[in-house]
Amino acid sequence: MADIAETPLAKPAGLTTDSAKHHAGDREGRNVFLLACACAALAYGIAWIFPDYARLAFGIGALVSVLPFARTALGKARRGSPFSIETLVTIAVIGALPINAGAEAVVVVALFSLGELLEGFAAARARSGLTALAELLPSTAIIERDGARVEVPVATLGVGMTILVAGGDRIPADGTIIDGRSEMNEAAITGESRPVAKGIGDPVFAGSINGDGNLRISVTKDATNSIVARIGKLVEDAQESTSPTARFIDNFSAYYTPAAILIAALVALLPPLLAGGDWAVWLYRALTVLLIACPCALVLSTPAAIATGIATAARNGILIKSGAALEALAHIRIAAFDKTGTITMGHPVVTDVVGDVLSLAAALETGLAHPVARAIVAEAAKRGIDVPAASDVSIRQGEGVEGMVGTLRVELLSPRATAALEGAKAASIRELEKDGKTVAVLVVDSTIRGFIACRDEPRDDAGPAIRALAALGIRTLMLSGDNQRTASSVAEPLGMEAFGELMPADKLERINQLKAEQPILMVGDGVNDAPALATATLGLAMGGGTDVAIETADVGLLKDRLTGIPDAIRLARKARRTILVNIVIAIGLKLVFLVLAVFGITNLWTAILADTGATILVTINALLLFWTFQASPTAVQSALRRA
Ligand SMILES: Nc1ncnc2c1ncn2[C@@H]1O[C@H](COP(=O)(O)OP(=O)(O)OP(=O)(O)O)[C@@H](O)[C@H]1O
Ligand SMILES: [Zn+2]
Repeated sequence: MADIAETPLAKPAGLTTDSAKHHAGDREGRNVFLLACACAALAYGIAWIFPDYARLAFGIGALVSVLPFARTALGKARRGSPFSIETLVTIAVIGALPINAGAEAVVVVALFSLGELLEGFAAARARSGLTALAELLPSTAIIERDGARVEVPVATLGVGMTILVAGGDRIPADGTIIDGRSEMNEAAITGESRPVAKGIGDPVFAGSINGDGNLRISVTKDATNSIVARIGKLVEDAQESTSPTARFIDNFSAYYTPAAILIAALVALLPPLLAGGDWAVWLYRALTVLLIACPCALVLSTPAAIATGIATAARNGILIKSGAALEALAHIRIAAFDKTGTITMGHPVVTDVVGDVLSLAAALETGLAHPVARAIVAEAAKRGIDVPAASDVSIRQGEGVEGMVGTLRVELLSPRATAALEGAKAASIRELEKDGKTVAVLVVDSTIRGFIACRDEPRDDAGPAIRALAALGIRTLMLSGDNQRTASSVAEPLGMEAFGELMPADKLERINQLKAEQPILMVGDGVNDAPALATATLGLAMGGGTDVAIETADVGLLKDRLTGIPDAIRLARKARRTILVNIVIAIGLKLVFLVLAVFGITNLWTAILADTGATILVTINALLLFWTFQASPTAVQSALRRA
């Protein structure tokens, strides 16, 4: 760990401090445990050799070993939580002395500190899904200075510096390749281990593994802003965020613990006062009740599952931004998708040109970002057509473009927006649209000159993803600005409903309508559909490790693969089941032992074992999520499986 201390910025800052914190906690927990064991051993030894001093030895042993917990209890009480488990243990140990239960008290403290130690270890495990990610980052980079190669700490790298990465090494910083080509394993960021080919001009990300090529890279982000560092920070914040269930349980514990103390007091007082019970017997039972009453398993039940769920998701390339988003994801009943770039590739290709329209159309579309515009400009270039310059070009939102080419007034519009479109032309356009093509009609000085059709193919993974969502009982639908016929012919073969001809405001209205019925997830590329993502119950941005997937939306997919959506929902549902099971374990075990304690069947040892046991059980149950979750196979994997 020494190298972290020397170059604190070399690794994602949050992760470093977090693991450092846990290590300090581990060490302290271990010391407290060793002290408790030593006290117990000494007390039992003295009691065995000098039976007359047994009571004194156990009493002193118990008091000394409980001291660290008493101190913690005091600290917590000062910070406003007087009913901590440490308080309960301290009261129980002190209370045990007058009733001659010191021998048990020393063992209780030893068991309790062992439990704390194990629990700290398990909790760290649950959170550390991503520390592995931090360890992937090299702490130094090679730069060229005055013609010589110099090794410098990654923290000192700045934007614009040039670094050299040899074949097989890890990339130390986000940047752009300026020389060389190679294959990149980006599993650290996207969870996808299939290598990606990269050449000059392509972006590379810190933490990925360089293939065979030697690369010269221009740094584009300093260490703290690299994608991997920001993912680490987001995941950590998400793990610490509360969810509705966690909040409910916190509120519940605020009443539960004082109530438990009250019950313990009644157990100690009422039977002796009202029924002439033995004071020592009932005080002992009350102390047992007190230990059993500790709510720590319950308090941990939800956060442990959420932290594990979020870490598991991150390992599979799914970035879930908060505990609340994880819980909401489990309740989603409808998934709505944007069409272009989400269900389709986002790169339409011209398929039909009717009439001499390409050069005028390309004139209007030159420089526009709309996928249809790019398709038309690319087609004109491919055919070597001269494209004249256009002036006064303006976009007609959701309809097309218009402008002047020379002295001609030219419009390029969707059929729906085109006036006086009828007869044979209208019929052949309808046919093209039924093939899933988008048609743009060229109008010159109010006369229809002809039209261009282009087609945007569905992504390979759209079919598997939609089928997987249907299998989860989720209604899928596509929202599109395109013609209804075009939208339907893309969506229906995939098994989705299609809503076409939606202007941006219509999309929001439709989402609001659907949201009123059932929780809805909106899936988009995050670029021009941010309002839709924000309007839905939950927004999910595709984006494959880009800033967009990381910054926008409640959930981001780092792997640009639609099957990540059913994976995310499956994981969220599993996490919710884990939470429920944890709550049942935590409350169930306590109830059983509470009854046993009142009837005097358990003792202080089993009480503390039950408490620590429940805490460890909940944590292990949460970790099962991490160990057992399987993301859906990649296209390559399923092809291999079929073969
Ligand atoms: N630059 C353009 N050139 C030609 N047609 C266009 C242009 N811009 C918009 N259109 C037409 O208007 C329709 C709606 O456009 P809009 O941008 O609102 O939706 P979209 O983003 O293409 O569709 P989706 O919602 O499916 O992604 C398009 O389907 C197309 O027919
Ligand atoms: Zn406890």
